Amino acid sequence: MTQEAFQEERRRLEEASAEIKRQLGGVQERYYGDDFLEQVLDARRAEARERLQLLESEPYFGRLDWQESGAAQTVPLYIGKRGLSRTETEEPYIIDWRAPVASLFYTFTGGEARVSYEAPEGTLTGEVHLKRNLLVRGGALERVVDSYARGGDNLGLSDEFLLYRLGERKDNRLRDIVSTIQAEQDRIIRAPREQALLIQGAAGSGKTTVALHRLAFLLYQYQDQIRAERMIIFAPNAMFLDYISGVLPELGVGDVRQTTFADWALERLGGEVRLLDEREETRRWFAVGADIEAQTEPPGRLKGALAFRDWLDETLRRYEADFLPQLDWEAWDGQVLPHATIRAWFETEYRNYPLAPRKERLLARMNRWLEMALGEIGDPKRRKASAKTGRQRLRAYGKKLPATSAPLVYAALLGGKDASAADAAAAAPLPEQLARRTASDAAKGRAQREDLAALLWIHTAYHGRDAAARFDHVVIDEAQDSSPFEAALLRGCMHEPSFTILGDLAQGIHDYRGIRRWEELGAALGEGGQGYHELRQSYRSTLEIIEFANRILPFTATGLAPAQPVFRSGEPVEVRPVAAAERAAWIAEWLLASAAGGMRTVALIARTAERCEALHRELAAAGVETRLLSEEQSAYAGGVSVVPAQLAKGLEFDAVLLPDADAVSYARTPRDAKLLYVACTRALHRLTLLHDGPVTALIGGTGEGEDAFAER
Ligand SMILES: Nc1ncnc2c1ncn2[C@@H]1O[C@H](COP(=O)(O)OP(=O)(O)OP(=O)(O)O)[C@@H](O)[C@H]1O
Repeated sequence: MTQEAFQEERRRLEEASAEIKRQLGGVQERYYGDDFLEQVLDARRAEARERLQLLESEPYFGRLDWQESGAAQTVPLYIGKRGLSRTETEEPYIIDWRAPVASLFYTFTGGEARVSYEAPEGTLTGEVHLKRNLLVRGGALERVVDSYARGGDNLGLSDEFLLYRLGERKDNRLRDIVSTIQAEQDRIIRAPREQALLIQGAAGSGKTTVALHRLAFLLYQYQDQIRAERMIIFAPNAMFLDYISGVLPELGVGDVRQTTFADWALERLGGEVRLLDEREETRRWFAVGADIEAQTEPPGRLKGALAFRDWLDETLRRYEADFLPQLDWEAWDGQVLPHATIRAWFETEYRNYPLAPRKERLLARMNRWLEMALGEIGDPKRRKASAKTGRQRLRAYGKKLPATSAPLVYAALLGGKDASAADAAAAAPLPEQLARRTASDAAKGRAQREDLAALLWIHTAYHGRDAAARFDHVVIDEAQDSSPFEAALLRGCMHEPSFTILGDLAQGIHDYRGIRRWEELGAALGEGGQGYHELRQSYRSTLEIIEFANRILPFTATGLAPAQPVFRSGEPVEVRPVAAAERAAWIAEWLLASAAGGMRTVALIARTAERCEALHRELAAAGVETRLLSEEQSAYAGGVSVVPAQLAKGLEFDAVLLPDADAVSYARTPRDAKLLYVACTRALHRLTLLHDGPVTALIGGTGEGEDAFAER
């Protein structure tokens, strides 16, 4: 980078800072009164203040010199996280990264003579003369990197800035990537809204990051059609949610709900259902040597299948058809409301209501009929006696009607005692014992996580949909853990399919309830546009770590292609035999060396929660302080963590050590391969594996490139 270019950018930055300061001065006024119009203006000023303050410390990150076809002039476009226009002329001064023209900054790779982008007025074509990355921090220019200069030597320049960003040490939060979004990521971020986008992405390919940027883009692009409050992100657990929580506010997006499917579903069920403690179950699934591969369709897969939903639909229809007792209702002797009338009210008049309000309306109507009949009795004594009997009998009639609360209906469908319900239960696509256990839990208002889709399906069918279950756009992250039934349920929460669904089958460690092929989710989303993308480039880890993890991939039996590293070379992966007795001392030293090497976030990732607890104790006894992460954790604080592989999924750390990479802890099975793959791909810069006894066969790879790691 020439000194001249740096000086030029410094001058431009001074000018930009002055402009921002000037505009900030104009929005300082605050209003605390009751006038509505003034309040609206005050809110606008607050919004502008927030935007300008952000721009003050980092006004832009890129410059693109653009000459539109037919135009005499080349215009330097400065691209930032927020847009800014000059107050007087309203001409754009800083371009929002989501604006159509900014897409050139991400898609232009240097080779093309003429390029084009889609603007609201149509396709615009032209030439790029310069593409420049600028790093401004705290208002000061730190770095200027040209990734393309027309007529210059552009070999290898495009990655320099990306590599610089990737090489930085991380703290405990996921960050935005607006300055280095890659072309394949940009295509997903800017893909049209009305479709279900399914994205299979290698570990570290930026899936979570891309999904969050896509939300910010959609809100900008379709601001008149969609609202942040009607967008939702589903992610696997509270700690992960905490980890990603900073990105959207950084991108200027508030009010998008980020939650787990379980929390959202339980809230919709309004306290009717309590979740059974899953810890025991989880421990069983992840126990060393657990033979889940043999069990082809575990309960979670059966209850998450579309076949189960279809059976529920069929059975719900029957439940509803048999809802009314086949009897006339006699309020008191001789005062009969014929069954045909009751039926007509229920099936014709109130037909447009879901079952629960329909039941309420029917009983209210019968009550009105009763009051009218009472009004016709002249003798007060007889009227009083009839009223008593009639009201009692109406209460009894109401009690005879079947339940409409989701868990009770679920229990009745799965464990029905009368003949037709028993037939239906027998036809359920669940083994009898499982159906009976589920029914008995549901009758007590208890459920497993895998029952939530069915419960919410019933709840929606019989109670209708509340406003918090209507969406303009849904993101499902780590979607390999979701079931087709869950996806179908969410599809029902919007008019047009508008999904961003991301995951990695190679990390499908919950495949006892999640999907095993993307087609399973595709089928659940039904008609309407669908797009499928694969992201293979991986940005998180060094070349050495990615190549090492790629050796595990074939053992996951997913048939996925290896991840492609960005050429960011670091230290070799270390695989080392260490006897149990020496482990704590060895790890203590490794931790010191990692801290000295500038690793800010460090994780010791063990196979199971029990192993983590034991390691945590072992290290504490040796005077080494670590933070034990468990299922209950809702915040990820950084520092040195001890974490089971299944909880580390989605997170990343500067340095990772696996204390138990032996052949027993990770056997040669797809499930163990997925766990090991998840654990290894969490590391950005340093990966170390310890084993006591023979090392796991899963890192043997395919026989090629055996020396890709250093066995010491
Ligand atoms: N274009 C990019 N520029 C800079 N950093 C990037 C880019 N894309 C991804 N990253 C970084 O790569 C890391 C991985 O991103 P992210 O966690 O979104 O990936 P993922 O595909 O969801 O990973 P996993 O499936 O392993 O959880 C993050 O540190 C992210 O900031």
